[in-house]
Amino acid sequence: MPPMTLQPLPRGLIVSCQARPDNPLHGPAFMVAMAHAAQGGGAVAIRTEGLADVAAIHAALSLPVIGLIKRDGRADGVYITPEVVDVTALVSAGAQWVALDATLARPETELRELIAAAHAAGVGVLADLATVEDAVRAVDCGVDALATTLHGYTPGTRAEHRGVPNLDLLARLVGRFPQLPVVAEGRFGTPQHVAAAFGAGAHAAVVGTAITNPREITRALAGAVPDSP
Ligand SMILES: CC(=O)N[C@H](C=O)[C@@H](O)[C@H](O)[C@H](O)COP(=O)(O)O
Repeated sequence: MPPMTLQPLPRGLIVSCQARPDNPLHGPAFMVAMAHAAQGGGAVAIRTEGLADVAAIHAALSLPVIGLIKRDGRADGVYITPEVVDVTALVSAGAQWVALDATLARPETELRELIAAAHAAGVGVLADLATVEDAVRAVDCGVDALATTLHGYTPGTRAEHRGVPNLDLLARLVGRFPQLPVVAEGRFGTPQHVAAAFGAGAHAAVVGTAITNPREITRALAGAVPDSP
């Protein structure tokens, strides 16, 4: 069972401030600035990746931080907060919640260990999911909130990636698990998307690329420029 001291997951817009090493905005200085901008715009929490960015944003802002660590290279394809040591390190860095891959790709015993480690450290687990079946097991294992993050990014759902939010999955999670906060995440990029998420019963919506990734925003806009005749 989660401890009584678990921080509630804030209700509202959560901004994902993440930049991989190949991104010109990689590093805590840029991510703290992004987080400040997000706070100024009304974000209720920040989702961020890596110990340096978690620690810097936690130190600079009053908003709660949902932390994760991305590490590639596992045979099962699990890359969002793969190991128990990642959970404990994120908590030490200041994360109030940890986000982790809770899809069926991850072995159940491992998922249970990660959840136990988070709860022992007093933080909640946001389960990044791709399907309702993922969620059924994740809830049975004791996660504290559900997110649609990984729909379109797993082998079983990659073919369903449409470049738009999956409101159907969101609504099905809300209907099936009324006892848990359900977070809309993944390709929510306009006010209309966010309104639709809350219309479908979301507790919170996480927006990343559309706010904090100028290279991708530029790519999309540049792609709309017609070729010269
Ligand atoms: C699939 C995956 O690895 N998602 C990551 C999860 O932390 C991030 O790269 C996304 O930016 C985040 O989920 C927000 O989504 P979007 O950037 O579409 O608003």
